[in-house]
Amino acid sequence: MVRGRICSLSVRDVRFPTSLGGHGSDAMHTDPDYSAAYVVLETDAEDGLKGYGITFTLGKGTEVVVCAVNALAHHVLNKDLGDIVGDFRGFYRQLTSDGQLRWIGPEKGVVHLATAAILNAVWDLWAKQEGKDPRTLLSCIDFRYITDVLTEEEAYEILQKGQVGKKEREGQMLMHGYPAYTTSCAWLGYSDDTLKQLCTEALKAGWTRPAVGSSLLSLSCVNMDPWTSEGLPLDKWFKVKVGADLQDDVRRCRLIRNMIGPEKTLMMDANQRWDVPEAVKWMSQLAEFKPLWIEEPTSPDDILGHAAISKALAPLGIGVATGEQCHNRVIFKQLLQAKALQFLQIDSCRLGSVNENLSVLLMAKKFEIPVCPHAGGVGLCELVQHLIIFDFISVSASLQNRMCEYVDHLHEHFRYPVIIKKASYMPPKDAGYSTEMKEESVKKHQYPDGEVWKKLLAAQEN
Ligand SMILES: C[C@H](O)[C@@H](O)CC(=O)C(=O)O
Ligand SMILES: [Mg+2]
Repeated sequence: MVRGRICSLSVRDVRFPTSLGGHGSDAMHTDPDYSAAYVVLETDAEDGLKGYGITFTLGKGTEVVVCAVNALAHHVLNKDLGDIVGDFRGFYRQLTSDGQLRWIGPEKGVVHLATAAILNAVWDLWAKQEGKDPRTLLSCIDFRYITDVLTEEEAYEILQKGQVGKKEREGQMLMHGYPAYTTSCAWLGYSDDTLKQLCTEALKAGWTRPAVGSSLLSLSCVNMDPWTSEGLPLDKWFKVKVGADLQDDVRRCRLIRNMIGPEKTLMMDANQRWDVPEAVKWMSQLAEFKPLWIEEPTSPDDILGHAAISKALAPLGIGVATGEQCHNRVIFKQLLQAKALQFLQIDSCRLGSVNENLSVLLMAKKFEIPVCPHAGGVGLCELVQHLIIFDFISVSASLQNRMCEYVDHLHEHFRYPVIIKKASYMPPKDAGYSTEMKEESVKKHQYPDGEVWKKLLAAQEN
């Protein structure tokens, strides 16, 4: 039973000074402070349950997202949760189609990040109250703009097919978890020594995954089982940041490749640094290190550019991955239609929450493109684990060429942090969307008045 009327929405600007250690840095975002606009919804129900939602930001500008959340708040306040989720598609559309606010979107940029934060909080609250069946899930999706590739009936058929073997897959997840890869060793701002040290530690800690070969062609015909009969993963997967300086990239990729060995899987991430011809040329020079994919080689808006890069790099066995800055389901639709990506990276805080991510998971299934979510940021691992485990159990029913990103930062600030075992995400056991932060962490890191920022800002002034 869904209960309660939303009687309060608060939003706070929470920032972690990760730039001080170079954590999270890449060729375009050289000094990110992993941050979040953090929304808390309260209801008048006696259960006292609250909904927590975040959207991820890099520091400056979080105050703008906070403003956008406040601008959208009137759509949520004084609404019955039952009315919201009873017509979730309509409610999603109400937020994304606000007659005035949509002018500063629509369904993209700050206003869409704010939508994600609010809706993530709604999902957290709803998930704590009750379970969902396929028809209910579909009723949350706004199919507007995507019915040319996926209708509600087709989506229903996918979910119905996903019922077959669901129990076994649930068991598999509970036993082994969902395969993960790590980006934490090789942020661009790390020195070679740090990179070596973190890579050594990660190898020791068992960041292991099955060998899948180094070429896309071989990938597409290998039906791999990611674990040995003892339930141990087999291969090692690492992602390295590239794109700022070719000679640096060659040196760093050589270093990592030598450490992980020739058979293991390496991914590269350029974070939109290049023009299309530059991407092809640069990656041709890094091809000797056998990357499985190049991530965000160019502007996230350039669908045909991604298609051209995909075509040019296919003979080198390098795929294209993208999605972490993909505005919405429409761009994903076109990336899929244009064969512009071989690995699709959903992001739980950039798209319009679970509602829009569901539509993208279903489109990816239709196009048979593996989903490998983005999770480099604060709280993204906590959220996206729910989406990708759902994808495996109910949509894709496959682990082939799939893994979910993991970064080893800031989990200690969450009340229900992810649990990683043997390089796999173990299914979350607590009800909700794992979005609640520890109140003491929020207070300390609130910008600019939290203890951490007071000290840092005072030091900057001196
Ligand atoms: C700025 C972020 O850390 C970004 O580099 C994350 C990313 O691209 C990834 O995790 O992938
Ligand atoms: Mg990336």
